[in-house]
Amino acid sequence: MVSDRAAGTARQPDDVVIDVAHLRKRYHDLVAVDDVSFTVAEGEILGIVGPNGAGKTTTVECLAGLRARDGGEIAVCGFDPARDRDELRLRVGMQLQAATLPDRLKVWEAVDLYGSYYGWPVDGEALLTEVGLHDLRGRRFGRLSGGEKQRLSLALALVGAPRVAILDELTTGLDPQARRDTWDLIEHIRAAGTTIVLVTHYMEEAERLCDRVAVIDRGRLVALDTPEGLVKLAGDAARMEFRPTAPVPDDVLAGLPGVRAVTRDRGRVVVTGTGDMAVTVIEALSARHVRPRELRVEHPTLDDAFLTLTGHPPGEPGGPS
Ligand SMILES: Nc1ncnc2c1ncn2[C@@H]1O[C@H](COP(=O)(O)OP(=O)(O)OP(=O)(O)O)[C@@H](O)[C@H]1O
Repeated sequence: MVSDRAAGTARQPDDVVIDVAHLRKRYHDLVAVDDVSFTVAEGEILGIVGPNGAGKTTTVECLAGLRARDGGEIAVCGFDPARDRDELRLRVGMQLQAATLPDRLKVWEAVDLYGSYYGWPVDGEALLTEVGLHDLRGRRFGRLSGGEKQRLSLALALVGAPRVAILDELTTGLDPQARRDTWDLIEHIRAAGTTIVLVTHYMEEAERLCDRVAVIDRGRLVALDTPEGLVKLAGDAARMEFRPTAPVPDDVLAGLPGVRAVTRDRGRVVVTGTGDMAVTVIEALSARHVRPRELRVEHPTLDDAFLTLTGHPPGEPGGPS
């Protein structure tokens, strides 16, 4: 679709809010983003994942008009971020990875100040309640915790009632409960109609929140699919492990549909295979009056897909070549 547009031949469907075609960005000799193309539909949450230094932040900064690109086309709400900065600013809220404000600025003052940049800001008090900062409205920025600063940066991204919110590592450094609270908030923002681009290092977050996930590695888009679609790329092998309550010959299990291999590991039986093989194995054991103790069944996850696609486990550095 994007390449058609780049060639100037096709009309975009009305629900495409972000259209990136062949984006390229260099920092001197380093190609940080190399021929990246994707679209984001109205109301969608698109995740961007990739190893450290892969080009994720550079990509979203180009979308938000914070960085000039060296090549390719970008349209956000029909505007070119490099040319139509004022139009972009009114429609796109960007939460920055390491937002800093003057230490003495109070929470409500920051929201008020940012709101004053827009013609139709949202109600600041309601926004502070939504992000869970209302009780801290009089606290100075310098006295906020890391998580509170993140929530304030989210409020500032949303104060202009943007059509598109770009969130760059919003939940990095938060404790698990604060992260889950932030996920609820992001779902709430999307339910209100905002299109979201979410850069994250957490595969669980991408799996839970995103309609589609773009995997960027060394500046290039290596995959773009639903979380389920990406997981399939990692293969469909499931693995189960258990301690049988009575001996079971390997060939009883090896002959079952979907089972690929049966091995032993310190008294435990390890079965790998596809599809519903776990159910089949449990039924076969039950027919022999054997129970699988300490049963564990594992399916491929987005972490496995990330590893397959980039060669790194999530959270490890990659970077441009
Ligand atoms: N202003 C800059 N000048 C020079 N090089 C830069 C600049 N900003 C980023 N880079 C380099 O460009 C590459 C891509 O950086 P970018 O921040 O876009 O990656 P990222 O995927 O967001 O990484 P991370 O997950 O660590 O935030 C990295 O090698 C980085 O060192």
